[in-house]
Amino acid sequence: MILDKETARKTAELLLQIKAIKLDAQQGFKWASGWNSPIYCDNRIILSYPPIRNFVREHMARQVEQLYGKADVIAGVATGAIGIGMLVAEYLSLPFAYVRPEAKSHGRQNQIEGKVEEGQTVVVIEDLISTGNSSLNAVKALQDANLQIKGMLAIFSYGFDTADQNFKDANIELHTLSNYEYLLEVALKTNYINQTESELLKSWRNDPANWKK
Ligand SMILES: O=P(O)(O)OC[C@H]1O[C@H](OP(=O)(O)OP(=O)(O)O)[C@H](O)[C@@H]1O
Ligand SMILES: O=C(O)c1cc(=O)[nH]c(=O)[nH]1
Repeated sequence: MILDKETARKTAELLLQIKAIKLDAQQGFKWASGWNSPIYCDNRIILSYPPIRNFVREHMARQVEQLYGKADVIAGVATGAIGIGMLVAEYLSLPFAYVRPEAKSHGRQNQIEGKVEEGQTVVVIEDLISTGNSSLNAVKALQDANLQIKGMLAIFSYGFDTADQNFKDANIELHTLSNYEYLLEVALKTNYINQTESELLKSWRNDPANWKK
């Protein structure tokens, strides 16, 4: 869900400005889910641009406060949301932890890194939602550690029905700064994409699991 339309438009504009949005309709990109896609949103690039990362940090932190008040801990989903999650935690003067996709096989064999205690409330920060599986895998690890999830905030979501259903089934509230609709709207308006590309990106989204299969 989008909390603020202006932030959604501005975030899309900034992602396009730093060329975090990559298009390749020929070869495509392989996603974490195994799906192929003509588009890739590389939010990791945000960290390399101080003004953009400040915008994202401030708007995410403000939305966390607006939605959930003060949580005990901010947790980032590794690796994409370690940096941005830490910036949000710093802005809010809150403890930070991050969650690996799986427990380490050596060392302390942790999946959750950082200090957390049973019963603490957590807001989870994610960089990007496609199917939602990575995010919800992190949520499960936190819940297994007896932490209470207040909700999740991500920078961007493609807004797939699959993801909506996955979050609903897990009973986890999801908000994002921006999403695919705003991205396409701004990309077309600023000539980042042309009408043909816009049509392709719209039709791809109707059946993303089967593109170039
Ligand atoms: O919603 P999903 O279908 O799970 O896909 C989204 C996930 O994919 C990316 O992570 P990736 O696995 O590429 O690893 P990284 O964060 O370490 O770059 C991204 O950071 C999300 O965590
Ligand atoms: O699903 C993914 O793996 C994925 C998609 C995308 O656009 N960006 C990203 O970082 N991961």
